[in-house]
Amino acid sequence: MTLEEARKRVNELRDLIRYHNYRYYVLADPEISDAEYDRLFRELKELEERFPELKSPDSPTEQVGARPLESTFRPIRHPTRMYSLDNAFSFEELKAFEERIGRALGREGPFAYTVEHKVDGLSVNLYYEDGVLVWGATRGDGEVGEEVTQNLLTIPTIPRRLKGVPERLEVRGEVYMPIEAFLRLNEELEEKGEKVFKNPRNAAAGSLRQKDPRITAKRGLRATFYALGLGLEESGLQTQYELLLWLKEKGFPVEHGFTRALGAEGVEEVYQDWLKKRRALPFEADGVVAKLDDLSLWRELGYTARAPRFAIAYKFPAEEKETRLLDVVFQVGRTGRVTPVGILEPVFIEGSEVSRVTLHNESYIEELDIRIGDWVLVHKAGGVIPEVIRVLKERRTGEERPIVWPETCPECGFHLVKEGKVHRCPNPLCPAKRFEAIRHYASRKAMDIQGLGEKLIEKLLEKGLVKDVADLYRLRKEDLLGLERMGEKSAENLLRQIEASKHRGLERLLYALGLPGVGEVLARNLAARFQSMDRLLEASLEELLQVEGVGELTARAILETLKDPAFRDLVRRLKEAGVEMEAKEKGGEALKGLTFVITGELSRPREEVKALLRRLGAKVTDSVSRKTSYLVVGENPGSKLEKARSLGVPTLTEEELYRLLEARTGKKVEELV
Ligand SMILES: NC(=O)c1ccc[n+]([C@@H]2O[C@H](COP(=O)([O-])OP(=O)(O)OC[C@H]3O[C@@H](n4cnc5c(N)ncnc54)[C@H](O)[C@@H]3O)[C@@H](O)[C@H]2O)c1
Ligand SMILES: [Zn+2]
Repeated sequence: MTLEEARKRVNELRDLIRYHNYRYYVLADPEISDAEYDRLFRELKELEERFPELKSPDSPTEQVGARPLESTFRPIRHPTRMYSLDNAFSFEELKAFEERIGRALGREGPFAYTVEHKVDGLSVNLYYEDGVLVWGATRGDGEVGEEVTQNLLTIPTIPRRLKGVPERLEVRGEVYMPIEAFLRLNEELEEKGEKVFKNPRNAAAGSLRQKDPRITAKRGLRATFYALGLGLEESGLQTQYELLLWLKEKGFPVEHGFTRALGAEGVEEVYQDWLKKRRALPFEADGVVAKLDDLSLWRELGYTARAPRFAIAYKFPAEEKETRLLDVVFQVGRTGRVTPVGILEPVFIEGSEVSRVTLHNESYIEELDIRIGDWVLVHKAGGVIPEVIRVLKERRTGEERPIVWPETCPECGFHLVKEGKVHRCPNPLCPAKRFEAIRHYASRKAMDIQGLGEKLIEKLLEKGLVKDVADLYRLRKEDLLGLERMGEKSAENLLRQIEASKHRGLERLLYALGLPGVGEVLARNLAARFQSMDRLLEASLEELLQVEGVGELTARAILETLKDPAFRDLVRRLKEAGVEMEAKEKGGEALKGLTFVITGELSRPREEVKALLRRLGAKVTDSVSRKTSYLVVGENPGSKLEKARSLGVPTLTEEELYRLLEARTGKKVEELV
């Protein structure tokens, strides 16, 4: 490549990257995948290395994010600069990073690191003066961000006041949307026929940058913190590991997981381990971040224009494959909503075959402009959910066919109704609704009726043996033996499973019944708040809105279902069949509003007591402050006791604590744990 050719490509790349930065950072609506973006970025970086004369301070490789748009929010200058991170995509690159450090420090590795999850959200900066939160802002271009204090304050775990911290303090972290909240939000948007978010990061960015904080509040955002700006020197902290513990102690949520590792090899081990466990995380992580543990080395190494030299983001693989959309089938869900599902020519992505992909709703199809026969680029969002990134329009032949919505329900033939962009089967007895309802009810996280698979459900419906989930409890062995391939043993097994499902508790039942918008977490919150089905059936809109995670839309939809005579009848029949309608986790929110700290040894494991207090709605923290309601004092208490005394925080012995619990819940501690 000649210099001239390189110059041309460099300019092209810079233009492209600036455009995608704008879509991503400013509009929170990217057109290409992160992996594609990373490839462009990398190509540019490599060209600039090869042709240093093309380097320029206004290249995206020398910049952080993008300068925010004027007029939406108040611009705010960060007292100290915020940075991005350099990436590594392989163990080799990780080793190269460690060698670079070694050279810069004139010292041999291996070095000690703190390794953290790289949470895929957006970074924010909180500014405190004399321990009082003054403002919070997005990173923006690292120098100037957007002030989003009111929106940040809708995240309940962000502390407003701090004790014992440097006079001027910047605390940095990530605002993110948990995967469950993300799926729920998209489901709501799908239901309304609106545009869905492509991934949790964009959903988080879109939600934090709402003009109306009340909307932000309903989106279930969370935050986790990992760095200090101003105040780092004064804090006297020596290592990143200590820093994270310090943040925790000061009351900041540190939810992203962290551990220590030695050398690139050690980091690699953590990386491989976390990669395996990635799916179990409640948030989307796009890699791990390794930071030199020793903060004094940070000062020696410093920063490039874009990123610190002492840290690296080691990204998880993000495979993308090209394949074809062979067909679109239409599925009717439990609510009667028709969802288009793309049938793909099967491809192997990150360890499993992908052959189906949701196309959400009409808005989504219009926006993607996807047609049957199209070549598409597919990946797994967060390593889990198959998703079309883009249609490869340049490969169209003219043979592609537009997707046509059916006029009638593919399951029952009823004429579909269209509400805005949503197609719905209005037939209350539509078998799809029944099939889906039973399948969901029996699924593992719901009532966990093993052996009641899809085939069997179909047969039971076909033979008219069940019409809804309550009928499951009326099945007799004779009924089952009449079905093909059902032996004595499996029939008995199934009946035993069905019997066992009666005792899963209200939490699982609420999830199993598929109340609108109610996933596992909401089901648990509802059960904790109302304790019994009877109480829930009487709930008012206001009461529902008080439940954590319930927004206006969900509350109204739940209420409508609760009042629905068909739903009430179903509940009545389940109850008659002996299905438990009480919460397993007893006590509800008996301790809501109280904050506990524990010191010394208790007769029960401390973790058990903490978990119990939390379940009852209390907060349990590690350090005593004026906000502490009670310090629980066990054997051999530590310095927290003196602190409590000096602040006038009341103390409880273990016994007194249990008496308080009994008074508030009407139950003895043995019944509660
Ligand atoms: N698809 C697109 O069009 C598009 C456009 C622009 C950027 N992007 C994506 O964004 C990336 C660049 O964005 P970026 O500059 O915001 O940086 P980044 O996401 O690559 O990494 C830096 C950021 O990681 C975050 N982070 C999460 N956990 C952290 C932890 N434990 N410690 C420290 N930091 C942590 C911080 O917010 C930090 O600013 C690209 O690599 C690409 O993946 C995509
Ligand atoms: Zn139908």
